[in-house]
Amino acid sequence: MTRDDTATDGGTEQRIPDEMSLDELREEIQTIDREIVELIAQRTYVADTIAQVKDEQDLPTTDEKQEEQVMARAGNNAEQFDVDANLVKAIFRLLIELNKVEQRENR
Ligand SMILES: O=C(O)C(=O)C[C@]1(C(=O)O)C=C[C@@H](O)C=C1
Repeated sequence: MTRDDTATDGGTEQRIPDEMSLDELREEIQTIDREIVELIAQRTYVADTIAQVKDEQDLPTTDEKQEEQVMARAGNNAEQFDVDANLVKAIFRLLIELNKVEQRENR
C-alpha cells in the first residue's frame, strides 16, 4: 500500500497523510489498533466454535495441514498488500497458537 492509498480509506477522510497532524495520524492508528483487536477477538470466537465441533467429532486440536494453508494464505495476502510476508506470517503463527490455547481450554 502506498501513502496515496492510505488517503483513500474512510478514516482519513480523503486527505493525504502529509496534510494530517501527528495527533490526527495517531488517532488513525488508534482506530486501526482497535479494529485489529476486534478482528483477533472474532477469530478467537470462531476458534471456540471449531473446538466444539472437533470435540463432537473426536478430532485433535491441532490440524497441521490447515495451519499450513492459513500460513500460505497469510503470505499471499501480505504480498498482495505489499507488506513483509515473514512479519505477517509471524503474526499469524501467534494467532494460531492463541487459538490452540483457547481451544484446549474449551474442550
Ligand atoms: O481450522 C482449525 O481447525 C482451527 O482450529 C483454526 C486454526 C487457526 O487458528 O487457523 C487453529 C488450530 C489448527 O491447528 C488449525 C487452524
